[in-house]
Amino acid sequence: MTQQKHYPQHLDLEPVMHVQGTVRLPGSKSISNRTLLLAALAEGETVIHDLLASDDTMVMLGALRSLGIQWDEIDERTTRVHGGAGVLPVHEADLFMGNAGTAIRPLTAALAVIGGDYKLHGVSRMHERPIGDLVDALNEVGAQIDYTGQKGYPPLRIRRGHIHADRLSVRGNVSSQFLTALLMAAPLMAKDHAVTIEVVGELISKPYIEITLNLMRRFGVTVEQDGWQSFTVRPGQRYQSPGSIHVEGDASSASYFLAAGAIAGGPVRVEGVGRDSIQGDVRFAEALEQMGATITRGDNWIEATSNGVLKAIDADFNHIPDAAMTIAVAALYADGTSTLRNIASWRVKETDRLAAMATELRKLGATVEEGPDYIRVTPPDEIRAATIDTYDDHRMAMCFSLASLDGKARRGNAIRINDPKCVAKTFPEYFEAFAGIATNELF
Ligand SMILES: O=C(O)C1=C[C@@H](OP(=O)(O)O)[C@@H](O)[C@H](O)C1
Ligand SMILES: C=C(OP(=O)(O)O)C(=O)O
Repeated sequence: MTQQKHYPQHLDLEPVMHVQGTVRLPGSKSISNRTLLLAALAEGETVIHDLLASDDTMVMLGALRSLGIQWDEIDERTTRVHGGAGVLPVHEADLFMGNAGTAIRPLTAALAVIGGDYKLHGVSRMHERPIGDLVDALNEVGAQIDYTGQKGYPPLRIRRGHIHADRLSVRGNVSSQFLTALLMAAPLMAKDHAVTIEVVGELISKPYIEITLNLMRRFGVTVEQDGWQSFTVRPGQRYQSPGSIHVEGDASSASYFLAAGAIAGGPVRVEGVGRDSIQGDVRFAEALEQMGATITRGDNWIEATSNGVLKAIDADFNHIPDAAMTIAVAALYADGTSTLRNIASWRVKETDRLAAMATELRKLGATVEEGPDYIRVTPPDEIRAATIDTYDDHRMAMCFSLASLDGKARRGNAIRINDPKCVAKTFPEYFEAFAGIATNELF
């Protein structure tokens, strides 16, 4: 599926004076992994068009195969999943989850509810990413999930429990993926009674819940929603294959190209997401508009053009935590200090993104204030040559490529991106696509 790419240990990006062009986006990670799991749980065969081919989808596909779910590639852009109708043929498995939150969290809930003997583990960072709120919610209704390492974190051992759930409650302030996981597993618990999931306290990253509800609906299950507090699945609903389903382009991946267009000329157009998108991260384009860029949108594309220097921004980015990283780097090109607020979840993602972002922006000459849940960036007069560490975080590698733009870095001052292969988590071809919009040679 993903071809093994041979990346160098680092990439040197020479200053790029102008960007222009069109980028066809890879499939959305969030939609791909939800679709794969729903297709596996559904009755019937699902043909998936434009599934993302990356590390995160490989771990989901690998896990499904280990669980006895059959899938095959019809061609390079088409994958067919033979649904198990709520049954997983293999009852004992050891599953490697890499660093994919969209794989381990939904699978934990589904496996705990279906029952069996499963081990779930990942890369070392995965073992530092919290999962306790989800495990607590499931164990409270009779699941049997144990920690085999540190309490509250993977690795996990899931054994067959005795689940009886008409009400579950889950905290939503660390990750929305816990609620997503319970929602997707809820129809498996709602065989002869309704299941209500209550969110305790604040819920972050809300637009991702909308993606979950939208895809569940396409697989035949409707969820009754009472604001963001409570979600009910009525009994007797089963996942049914929609036949075929198309995966939109990834709106978070779109952010790098749109920001490039907003910083360094443009127009840069991304194809695969537009007005009709179900992904919250399309709202990244609104933040660029606030910063003064011109944005135009079609049903399935978005385009960004620069209007000179960007305006500084001060905004709440809780609804688009992933794309917000791109704003932090775009802030290098703004006319003053920008503040990104309400992004505490950055600390528990691929790395501590608040700390990593502050450290790397400072290397470029920016003045940065790192708060518990915010970051404040004052741009330098001139971007310094620097070697950027990426912390095995695809988004650190992708968003720091923008520091090579617009001649704000002196000619000859290369931006070195260490360990560029980490982009394979969601966008293995990222640097080729970035080179494709640069009007001078990149590397
Ligand atoms: O559900 C999803 O597809 C995602 C939810 C978000 O995580 P949090 O809910 O942990 O913020 C986001 O950062 C992640 O990349 C994908
Ligand atoms: C937070 C991210 O990933 P995950 O799905 O592993 O949570 C991300 O892609 O930025």
